[in-house]
Amino acid sequence: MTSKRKKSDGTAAGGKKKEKREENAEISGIIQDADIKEKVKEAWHRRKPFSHGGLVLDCQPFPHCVLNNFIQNEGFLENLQKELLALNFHEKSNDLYKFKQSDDLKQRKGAHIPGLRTVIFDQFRHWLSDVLDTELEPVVDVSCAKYEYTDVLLCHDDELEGRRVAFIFYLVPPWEASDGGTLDLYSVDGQYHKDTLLYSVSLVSPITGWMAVCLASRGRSSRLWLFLENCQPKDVVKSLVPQWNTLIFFEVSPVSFHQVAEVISEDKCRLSMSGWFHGTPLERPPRYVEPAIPRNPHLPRDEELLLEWVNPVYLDMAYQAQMQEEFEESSEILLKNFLKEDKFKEVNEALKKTEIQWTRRGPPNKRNYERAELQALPPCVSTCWELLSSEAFFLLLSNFTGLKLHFLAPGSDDEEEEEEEQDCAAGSTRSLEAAAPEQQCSKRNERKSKEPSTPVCRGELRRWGTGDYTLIHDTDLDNMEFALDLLLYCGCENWQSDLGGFTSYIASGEDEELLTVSPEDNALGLVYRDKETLRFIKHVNHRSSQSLEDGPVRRHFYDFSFVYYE
Ligand SMILES: O=C(O)CCC(=O)C(=O)O
Ligand SMILES: [Fe+2]
Repeated sequence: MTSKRKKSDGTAAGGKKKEKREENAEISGIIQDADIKEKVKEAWHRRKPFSHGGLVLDCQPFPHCVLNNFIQNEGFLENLQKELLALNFHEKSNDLYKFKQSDDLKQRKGAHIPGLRTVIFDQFRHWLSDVLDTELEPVVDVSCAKYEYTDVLLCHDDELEGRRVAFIFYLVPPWEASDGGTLDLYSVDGQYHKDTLLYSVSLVSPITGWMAVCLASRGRSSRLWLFLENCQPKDVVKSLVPQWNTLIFFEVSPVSFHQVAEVISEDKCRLSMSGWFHGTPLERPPRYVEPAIPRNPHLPRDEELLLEWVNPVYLDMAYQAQMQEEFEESSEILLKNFLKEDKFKEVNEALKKTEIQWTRRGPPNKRNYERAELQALPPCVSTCWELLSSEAFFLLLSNFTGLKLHFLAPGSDDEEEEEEEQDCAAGSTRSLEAAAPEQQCSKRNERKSKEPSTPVCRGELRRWGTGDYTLIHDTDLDNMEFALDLLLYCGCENWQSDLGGFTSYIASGEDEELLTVSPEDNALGLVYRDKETLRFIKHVNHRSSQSLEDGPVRRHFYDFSFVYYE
């Protein structure tokens, strides 16, 4: 400590100028106790619970440990908190999260940040390395996060390049579960069991169940994996309330699914320093790929249905030609007041009826929303569904977009191809594409060379309320091809984008937003996308269920979400 003290002229004892005097943090006595370390180690390897003083180890749903009073000197912590709050924070927002993150803390100077870094990545890392009986590299991987009202980090497993153990150190005011912001741990489908050598998921589902046995050698130990299910997250089975001066750590593994629940408190700030210890990662089973969603050709319904349901403005041929031109330019169009007013009202009312059976769709690392069971829809909702699936509608969409969604639609004759080639030469765009124009043209050529196929669609009627979302994931084959997305919204009175629920289109591998479609009553959105363009629906936050004068309300909006393929 003395060697780090500055002289009164602001020069460090060694004569080197320092910005600020570095202070040492003293780690909890429990971590310094060799006897307890042995007990924790034994419990960890046997996957048994253990607790002593402020240390609680639990292995359900996956191994994690809570260490209260991690730092002994209180004065240090208050100053650390001040130092952290004075950092530059950046608003981070994408499909998975919304929170504020500091600049990188790896090299950060200051009086207290380096002190905590040293404790975590030196003293504590050695302790942890002994407990887990594995080498943890001295790589420093840490940042500071601030979660405030409506901030959230949705379900994920933390698996990334060499991460072995995740840790979070909390500097929060007195916190209750009702403030939100809990660290929630998920169970997985099937039971996960591991002793020193074995991963075993022991439930077999007759449909999705499968088995793989993998013998892998890793250093001294060999591991046997036996997994009979898909290792997908299921339910939150444990919620840890953040507490001042508490460090939580858990093993990063194929089943370490967790989330930071949305912060509900309007005035508290959930401040934390978090990061990872790196080491040889645990082997992971092949990623689970969901079965493809069935697609269907159009239903044999003629234009009677269009005349009955669609705002006549959109049936005017001259107007359709104009729309098509616009669509070919931008690959997207929003058609307001799409349904006839009386039809829209009827559907809007019917959707709020309880007779519709809504089923929640997961898994939570991919999506969380409700979908209507089609068997018991009110008649007008059912007819609206038929409209969007009808032959006449496929042809209408062809007219709106220039896509060949019906055999009567132009698109594959020589003239069209010639035109397309000219377009390619001129570099014009026809789909909402993330790729460069040259690549877009080669993709189009790729499509043209395919056999003519029957246009198909798939659809869902969805209900969106507080806590709902979809996430982008790398096994989402259904969203990685040329397709026309349709969204028709209901029940969105006064819905604003700060509630979430909007559809965001992004270029694969980037956070940059290409387009946002916001819920708006009776608006029909059409977007043509390519395989590099991904979409998600932003987490619907707690603002959507704020109390009104006459009591709390849980608001919902609805959408018919269809995807059409040429
Ligand atoms: O802050 C927490 O409790 C967890 C943070 C987390 O999961 C992460 O940053 O990956
Ligand atoms: Fe995480």
